[in-house]
Amino acid sequence: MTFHIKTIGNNIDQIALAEVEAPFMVNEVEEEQADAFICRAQPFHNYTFSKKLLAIGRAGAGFNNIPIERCAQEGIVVFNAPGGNANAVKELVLGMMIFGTRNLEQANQWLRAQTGTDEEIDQRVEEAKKVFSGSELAGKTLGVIGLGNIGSRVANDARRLGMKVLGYDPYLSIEHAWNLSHHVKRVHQLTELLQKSDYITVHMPATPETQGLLNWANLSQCKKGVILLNYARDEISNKKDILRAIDAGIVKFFGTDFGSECFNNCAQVFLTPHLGGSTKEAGLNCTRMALDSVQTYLQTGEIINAVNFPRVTQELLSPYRITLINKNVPNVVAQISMAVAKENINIANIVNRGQGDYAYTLLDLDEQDEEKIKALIERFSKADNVVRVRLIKNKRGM
Ligand SMILES: NC(=O)c1ccc[n+]([C@@H]2O[C@H](COP(=O)([O-])OP(=O)(O)OC[C@H]3O[C@@H](n4cnc5c(N)ncnc54)[C@H](O)[C@@H]3O)[C@@H](O)[C@H]2O)c1
Ligand SMILES: O=C(O)[C@H](O)COP(=O)(O)O
Repeated sequence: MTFHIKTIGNNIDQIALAEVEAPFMVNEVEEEQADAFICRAQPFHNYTFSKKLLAIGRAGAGFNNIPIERCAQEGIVVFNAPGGNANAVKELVLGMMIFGTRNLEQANQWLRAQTGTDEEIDQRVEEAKKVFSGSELAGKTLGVIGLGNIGSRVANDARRLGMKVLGYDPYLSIEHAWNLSHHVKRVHQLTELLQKSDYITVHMPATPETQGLLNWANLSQCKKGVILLNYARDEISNKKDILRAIDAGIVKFFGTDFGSECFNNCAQVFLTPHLGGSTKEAGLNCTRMALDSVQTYLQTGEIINAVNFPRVTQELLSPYRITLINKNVPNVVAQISMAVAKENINIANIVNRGQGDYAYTLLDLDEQDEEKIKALIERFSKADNVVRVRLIKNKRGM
C-alpha cells in the first residue's frame, strides 16, 4: 500500500521531503487524492477537505491557521512540530533585545546618511555617537510571557546573559517546568511581570485569552522605556494601544514579526516579515518532525504530537488493527467490544483516549480471517458516534 503525502504551499524543506521513502510518496497525486498534507502557515479555515484526507502535518509550532476542531469532526488528525523552530525564534528574540536596546536601527540610518571623506565621517561619528548610546542586558529584568518551547529557552539564555528573569505562564507544562532554570522566577500575576520588567517578550499561542494582550490596560502598567517584543502571533498585539504606549514614552522599542501599515512611519517599531522560524535548521527540523508524525500515523495509527487528539500509542503485535475516531460520549468502548464479540473475534489489545469532543481507539484483533474483519469494519462504519474507521494490516503479524 502506498500513502500519498501532498505539500501545501511552496515553503516546505526539500531535504526533509527527499528523505521520504516507500511506502510513502510525496506530491505524486492531486490534493483531493492525498492521504496527508504537510504545510506551514498556509490558511485552511476556508478550505474544503476531501473525505480521503487522514492527517495534516504542520511543519511549525503555531496551528491557528488550521481549523483543528472541524478537522477532528471530519476525522482528520492534525500534528505540529513542537519545539522544532524554538531555537530559531529564541536566537532572533535575543538578537532583537540587543538591537532594540543599542539603538542600532537609528544609528545605521544616521551613518548611512553621512557623506564626505572617511576622515570627515569619522569626526562626525565621534561627536554624534552619544545620541545612540544604549544600555546592557546584564542586570536588567526580562519578563517572559509563555514559558513553552520558545519562552523557556529565551528565559534560560537571558539568565546566562546575566539578566533577572520573570516568567508568567498559567498553563506551564511539567515538561517545560523541568527545563526551566531554577533562577527564573515564576510570577502568578501578570501585573507583577509588567511592573518589574525592562524587557517583555511574548511566547504563547493566539487564543481568545491572549488576543490583544499587549493593550493599554497592560502596557500602561509597564516601566517607562520598556523594550517590547512580539515574535509569537500578530493577534496578541493591540496595535493602536502599542502606538499610544510609544507616544507616552512607555515603550521605547517594539520589535515584531508581523507587519501593519500603522507601524510604517514609527521609528521605534522594527518589523520583520514572520522570520522567527525561518532558518534552514528550523525548516528541516519542523518538516522532519511533521513528516515523522504523519508517517507513523498513516502506517501504524499511533498518534504522537497531535493538536486535536490525545497521544495514543500501542505496539502492533496482532494481525489486524482497527482505528476509530469517535465522539467522546459514554458507552462507546462497550459498543466497540460488543461489536467485536458479535463477530466472534478476540481483542488482543485496546486503548481508547478522549480529548474534548472526540476520542481515538486502537483496537488490535487476534484474528486472521479477513472476511470477519471486513464485517466488523462494516458494523463500525454504520455505528452512531463513529467518525472514521481505518484498517491496518500488520504484515509481520500475518
Ligand atoms: N514568529 C515565528 O516564526 C514563530 C515561530 C514559532 C512559534 N511562533 C508562535 O509562538 C508561539 C509559542 O511557540 P512555542 O513553540 O513556545 O509553543 P509552546 O506550545 O511550546 O508554548 C506556548 C506556551 O504558552 C503558554 N500559554 C498559553 N496561554 C497562555 C496565556 N494566556 N498566558 C501565558 N502563557 C500562555 C502555554 O502554557 C505554553 O507553555 C506559537 O504558538 C506560535 O504562535 C512564532
Ligand atoms: O508557528 C510557527 O511555527 C511560526 O509562526 C512559523 O511559521 P512558518 O512555518 O509559516 O514560518
